[in-house]
This record gives sequence, structure tokens and C-alpha cells, in this order.
Amino acid sequence: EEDQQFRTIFQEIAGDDMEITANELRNVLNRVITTHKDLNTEGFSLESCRSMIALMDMDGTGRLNLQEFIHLWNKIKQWQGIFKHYNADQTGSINSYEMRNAVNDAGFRLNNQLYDIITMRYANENMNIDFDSFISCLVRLEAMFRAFQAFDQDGDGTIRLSVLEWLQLTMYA
Ligand SMILES: O=C(O)/C(S)=C/c1c[nH]c2cc(Br)ccc12
Ligand SMILES: [Ca+2]
Repeated sequence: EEDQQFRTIFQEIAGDDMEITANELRNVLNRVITTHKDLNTEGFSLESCRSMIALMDMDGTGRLNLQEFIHLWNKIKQWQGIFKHYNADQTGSINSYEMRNAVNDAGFRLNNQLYDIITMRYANENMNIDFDSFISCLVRLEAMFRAFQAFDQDGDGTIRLSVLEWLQLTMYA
């Protein structure tokens, strides 16, 4: 039942090519986000939607088909729940300390240096993280972990890449 409902929503967003482009994704995310007054954001940028597609685009079409879209939607749904949990002061953004806990709750184990890098990269001028930056950060973390694991066949935690392989990894993200 819910799947059918999802399919119709997807059909409406994707249009008759049944694939969602970055622009179409941005429109639907920004439409949904306006219904969540507790999520402070200027909305998702085209760039962050491109990254989300790069993360979820398993078949290399550069767009999202229905199952890729459902997978992304469920991740954002899970991650927005974590964000709201830490958005205690209802300002709609979280501070760098709350960000550490939120990233942890999302299942990422990082070190202090990485948490500082994330704050530098995603925080706004008040050193707080808006909702869209939070999602963009987790999308990127997930993409980079997954790309590493794809290269680390024997699972020994190290990979060996040529510069072009490195660029393949880092440019479509
Ligand atoms: O608050 C909720 O229960 C849900 S279902 C939230 C969301 C579920 N998908 C979302 C996508 C964006 Br963008 C923002 C909020 C949500
Ligand atoms: Ca695809």
C-alpha cells in the first residue's frame, strides 16, 4: 500500500523518464522541508543534490530510479530524526558538539581531527550546522566510506590506488 503511494509520488516527481535528476530532487526536498518548521535551512543546493545522486546512483545513470530514490529517502528520514533529536534548542541547527554525537548516532566512528574538519567544512558563521549541511555531510561520509570499501576487497583497511583511480573515487561524489 505505502509502496504504491510512493510509486505515484515518484512518478509525479520523476516524470515520464521515471528517473530523478538533481533538479527534480532539489524541488522535492525543498518542498518537503518547508513542512518541517523545526529544520532550519536555506534549502538544499543543486550541488548537494548532485552529491546525493552520486552517492545513491548504483547503476551509473547519473539519475535516481525508484529503488535508488527510496534508499536515499529512508536515509534522509533516519538522519532527520537524529538531527531533530539533537536540535534541542529548536534553533533548527546543531552546534559542533551536538554534531559529533549526531555523526556517532548515524553510525560513523571518526577521530577528533575529522570532527574538526567536518565543523570547518559544514558549519555556518556561528559555528552551527544547518539541516541541509548536516545531510550533505552524512551523504558525503557515507559515499566516501562506501567507495573505500569497494576498493578494499580483502578488507585489510588499506587500499592502493593510481592517481586516476583516486580521481574516479573523489570526483563523482
Ligand atoms: O518528521 C517525520 O516524521 C518525517 S517522516 C520526516 C522526513 C521524512 N523525510 C524527510 C525529508 C526531509 Br528533506 C525532511 C524531513 C523528512
Ligand atoms: Ca541511477
